Amino acid sequence: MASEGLEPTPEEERKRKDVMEQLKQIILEWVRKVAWQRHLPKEQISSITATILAYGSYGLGVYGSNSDIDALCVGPYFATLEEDFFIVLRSMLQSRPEVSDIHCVKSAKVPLMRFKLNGISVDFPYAQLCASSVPDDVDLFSPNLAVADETSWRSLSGVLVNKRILQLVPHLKNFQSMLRCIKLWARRRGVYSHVLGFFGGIHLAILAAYVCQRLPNGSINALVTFFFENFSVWPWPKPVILQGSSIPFRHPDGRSLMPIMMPCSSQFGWCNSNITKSTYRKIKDELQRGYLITRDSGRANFEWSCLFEPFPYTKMYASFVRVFLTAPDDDELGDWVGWVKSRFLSLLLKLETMQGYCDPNPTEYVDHSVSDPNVVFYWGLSPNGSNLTDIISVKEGFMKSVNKDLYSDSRSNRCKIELSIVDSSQFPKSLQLDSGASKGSKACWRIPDYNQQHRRPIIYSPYFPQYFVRYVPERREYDNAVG
Ligand SMILES: Nc1ncnc2c1ncn2[C@@H]1O[C@H](COP(=O)(O)OP(=O)(O)OP(=O)(O)O)[C@@H](O)[C@H]1O
Ligand SMILES: [Mg+2]
Ligand SMILES: [Mg+2]
Repeated sequence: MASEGLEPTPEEERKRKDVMEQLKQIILEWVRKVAWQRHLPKEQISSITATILAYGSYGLGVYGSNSDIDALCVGPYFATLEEDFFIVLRSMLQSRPEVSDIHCVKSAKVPLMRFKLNGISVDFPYAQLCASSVPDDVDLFSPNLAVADETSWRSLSGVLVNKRILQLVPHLKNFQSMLRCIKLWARRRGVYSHVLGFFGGIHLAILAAYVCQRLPNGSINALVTFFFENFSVWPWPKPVILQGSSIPFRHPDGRSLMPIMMPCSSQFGWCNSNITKSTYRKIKDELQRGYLITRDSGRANFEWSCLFEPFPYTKMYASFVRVFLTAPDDDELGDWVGWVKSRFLSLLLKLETMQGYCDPNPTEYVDHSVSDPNVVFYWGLSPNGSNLTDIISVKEGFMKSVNKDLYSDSRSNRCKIELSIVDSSQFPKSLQLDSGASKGSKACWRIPDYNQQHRRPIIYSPYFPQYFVRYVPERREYDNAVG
């Protein structure tokens, strides 16, 4: 775990604590300013507080050195989301030199601000309580908790679910270490990405907590081994439910291929998931592979490293869908990639219908032979699928869906998307190697760092790039040929 950099250094920990502390000061200043603007009595204003609560991987204590911070801002009845949070607080943040790259994501189910504070990426949603002040030790599980609206409930759910998971696991340190390992496995094997139909952090956290409950005294090795033993034969769609969860009124919707239950009140029910037929198959295959490897984990000379070997995409697939995105600067590229990714599921479903199978590699690559800031995706296609002509029609449909709701016309002029098919038989033979094998060649492809949140899988960088390096010119010609 140490050699993979899975645990943050004391310096990184301190940096994050400082960020939380600074944020706390900013929102105290903010809530008092809003109280003043609302003409609340002067003698009350100085005692009014709002608070921030960590959730996500930071709240669970499983963040890595490049992880973002997920922090919920909880404010009183007079501080609104639309005006006070997205306008007043945003402009306060904007005026501070330590804050950069602020984006407001207003239309999401959980609306939030995303920014960097001292270089660390922060996801910052808001929940409004029907209270005149919100103390740091606010009891979110209190039956008397009055929440302003449905959006605030949704925003609170991340914190509630996290707190409940932490209450339900028998041995916190083991749970954290084991979850770090499982997340590394999922990233390396290409099954960690909620938007692309794989697991998200919350799904893996609940699966890990389930295993910890079954083996309360298990070592980390035993827990990881049991994870694969258990979930490789799990009779999906039987739902995964933690012991001690409050059972929801609703059953899983029947469409969910791998239902995982939130361990909280029935209100939150089931973990959202985008798992499709293809991603279901890939996840099952990877769990099975994990089981076959780890069943020998008791042997003296057992090597854990093979569990975490990167998925060998070029060995596995005959051709790839290549999605190439460019923008004039890094900031706009971050937004552009986020926008296109929010449309990816429809592309995946179409490809799946036509090809039978598609494996959307979540890793984002950068083509350094292109001068504009860019991100490239390569999705594996099944060799038995339909021919390429059919896929070109998919391209047209996807372009329409990307351009349709584009919220700014000028953006479609500045930001570009290319979709093409790359046939792996056209890769130079010498480069058709297992992803870890060709060490030392010059890496022209690497993971982008336009947004710290996407920087996490930097661990992939030594592995994937090489066989695309010298392929660039051939691929261009090929792209032109297939349009
Ligand atoms: N599909 C989902 N359903 C329910 N809650 C979700 C979902 N996706 C995210 N969340 C909430 O948002 C939190 C933060 O999500 P995020 O994607 O940042 O994952 P994370 O657990 O922090 O892992 P990472 O280390 O990758 O950031 C989750 O812990 C969860 O509470
Ligand atoms: Mg996170
Ligand atoms: Mg986040």
